[in-house]
Amino acid sequence: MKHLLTIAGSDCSGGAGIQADLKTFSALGNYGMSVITAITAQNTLGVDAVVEIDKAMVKAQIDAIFKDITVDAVKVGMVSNSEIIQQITSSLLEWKPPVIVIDPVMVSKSGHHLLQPEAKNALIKNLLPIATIVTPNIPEAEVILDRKITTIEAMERAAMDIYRLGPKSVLVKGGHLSGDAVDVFFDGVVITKLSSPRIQKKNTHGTGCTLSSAIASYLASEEDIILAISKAKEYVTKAIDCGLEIGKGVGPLHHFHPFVSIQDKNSKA
Ligand SMILES: Nc1ncnc2c1ncn2[C@@H]1O[C@H](COP(=O)(O)OP(=O)(O)OP(=O)(O)O)[C@@H](O)[C@H]1O
Ligand SMILES: Cc1ncc(CO)c(N)n1
Repeated sequence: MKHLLTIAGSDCSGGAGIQADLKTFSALGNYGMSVITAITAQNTLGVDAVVEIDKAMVKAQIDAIFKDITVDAVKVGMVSNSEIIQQITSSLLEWKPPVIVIDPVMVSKSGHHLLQPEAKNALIKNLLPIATIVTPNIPEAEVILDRKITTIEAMERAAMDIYRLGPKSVLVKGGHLSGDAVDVFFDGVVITKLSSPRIQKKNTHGTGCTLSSAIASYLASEEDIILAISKAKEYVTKAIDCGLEIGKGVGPLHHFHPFVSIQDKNSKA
């Protein structure tokens, strides 16, 4: 069992953020821990309110964990503002976890800002260079590079250009295009495309959080990064396929234990 830490925002409705991350860690057989950067009041319809946590409290949470417990991998999600970004960066540089997955969360599916627009440069300058892998979706890659991305070829160019900003590797996620769900990975040498059939289901709240947490989980024990991403994509695909009809809007994914078959889960849902 590996020890996984998520540094992210809380989603009280349980579909995204810290809650999705902890569910993913557990489903994949790991011990999950959390550092909360912001509390959001949100549900399947959208985000109603956000309160950011003071950077001193973010530091205190990180220190409390690292001075006591071994951390095998960290996933960073919603970071809200540049003070929190600077704190997370200096804390992770101090404690040096072996794996850092950065999910550069910017805007919720419903269109609410989860990163203050003026914090974009702090994210690029501070957090991207310490990432083992950074996992932008297409709108996030567009903001980072300040240009439109509408094709898989453009995703490939984006992965290469984001790599130049300092992370060890980049996964540009294709959930926002149409056709098969194709993600593009670049490790500084080779482009690898990971494709899965697009599942025509509406309950996809938390896909990005789930994928990055699953990547962190697999990277904690798997050295082959492409294998880790492939397994994580397989996990998120199954979790979308089992998405739950909870709430009045875009429902959450279902985090199943890998030893329980999807059919069993569907019959229980
Ligand atoms: N309908 C779908 N069917 C299959 N795979 C999907 C679908 N939608 C997204 N994915 C996959 O889910 C993963 C997350 O990608 P996505 O682009 O949705 O992330 P995201 O936009 O960051 O998520 P979020 O909206 O939760 O922030 C990727 O591997 C993507 O290919
Ligand atoms: C707290 C939180 N993190 C990430 C997302 C993903 O968009 C969300 N909706 N809420």
